[in-house]
Amino acid sequence: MSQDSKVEFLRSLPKCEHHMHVEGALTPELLFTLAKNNSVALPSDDPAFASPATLKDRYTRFDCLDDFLHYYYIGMSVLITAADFEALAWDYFQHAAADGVVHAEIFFDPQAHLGRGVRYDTLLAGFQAARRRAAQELQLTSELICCFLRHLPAADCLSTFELAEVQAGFERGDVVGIGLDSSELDFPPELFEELYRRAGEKGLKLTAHAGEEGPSGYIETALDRLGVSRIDHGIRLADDDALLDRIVAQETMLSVCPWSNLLLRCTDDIAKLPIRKFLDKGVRFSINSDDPAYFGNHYILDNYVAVQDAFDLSVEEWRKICAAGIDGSWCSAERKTEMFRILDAAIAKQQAKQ
Ligand SMILES: Nc1ncnc2[nH]cnc12
Ligand SMILES: [Zn+2]
Repeated sequence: MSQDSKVEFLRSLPKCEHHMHVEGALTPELLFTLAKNNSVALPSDDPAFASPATLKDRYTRFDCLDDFLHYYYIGMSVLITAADFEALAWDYFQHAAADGVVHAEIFFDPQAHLGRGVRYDTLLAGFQAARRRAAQELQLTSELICCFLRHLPAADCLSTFELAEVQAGFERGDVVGIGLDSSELDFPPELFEELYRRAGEKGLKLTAHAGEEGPSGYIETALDRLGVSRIDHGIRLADDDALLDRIVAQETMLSVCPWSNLLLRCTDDIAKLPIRKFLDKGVRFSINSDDPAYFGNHYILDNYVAVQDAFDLSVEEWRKICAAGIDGSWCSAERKTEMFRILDAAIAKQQAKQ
């Protein structure tokens, strides 16, 4: 297959994105524009903030998750109004639609905004406007996943959960589930048991980052103590065959992010990620962009292409990956049926060419 026809085939696949932090879609250009519009001062003691170009250059040299998170939290400090959040999400949805995304479940980090005086209902209003527009103009359906920052005390996460409930009740259905992100290593899942119990009681879906930099044991405790039905990243699952068998039996889906893993030094080569092992053993996973504006502007299609370049997958294997993504999505059965129809048409078209 030529490079062009490979990209064309991968673009044609109906993709579900399950792991994309909307604040991670903030490009250096939009960051500088919003900083100016909102009179937000950027750090003057860090030469990376001299211009969008110097910032972009700094983003190529992250040495670990925490190094990235430092820039990620400074970056999002320019987001103030509902229109800012709408512009951010709309920018992502346009990229996603161009890459063949048909359904996106996007993370947002309320604690990082509330601490700066931005109200929860302000950011939600911006996201909802962008979601409506994406559904109407791009035929792209979406859900929101409210993420909690694990480097903050569990009590702060609980009070944020309660505040979100007051400002925009979960029963309204604006938010489909909760997640857990930020620094992983010193913050094991069990610290957040109470938060997950409360969210589960409200009928919210549950997921958590686990096994990105942290050990496979964090994946196990996210399952056992938090009751998650999905694992974000989860690449360290490859270190524990018994746990891997359990994940296969339970049909837990992982949301894998190849370019993120490479640029945050969780692997030194995308070809060393356990994609082949996961496929051969029957682990369900989707392929995602994580924080595309921070990771070389690699949106979801770039991640699909990187996996194809590294593992030379067959058309049938791509069908399996996309089908797992559709099955694992938190959307209606009707929407899944529509997405399977698009998938089958894309696969049949590719098979007819071969
Ligand atoms: N890859 C990642 N891991 C943990 N927290 C994050 N927040 C944004 N991206 C993240
Ligand atoms: Zn993430």
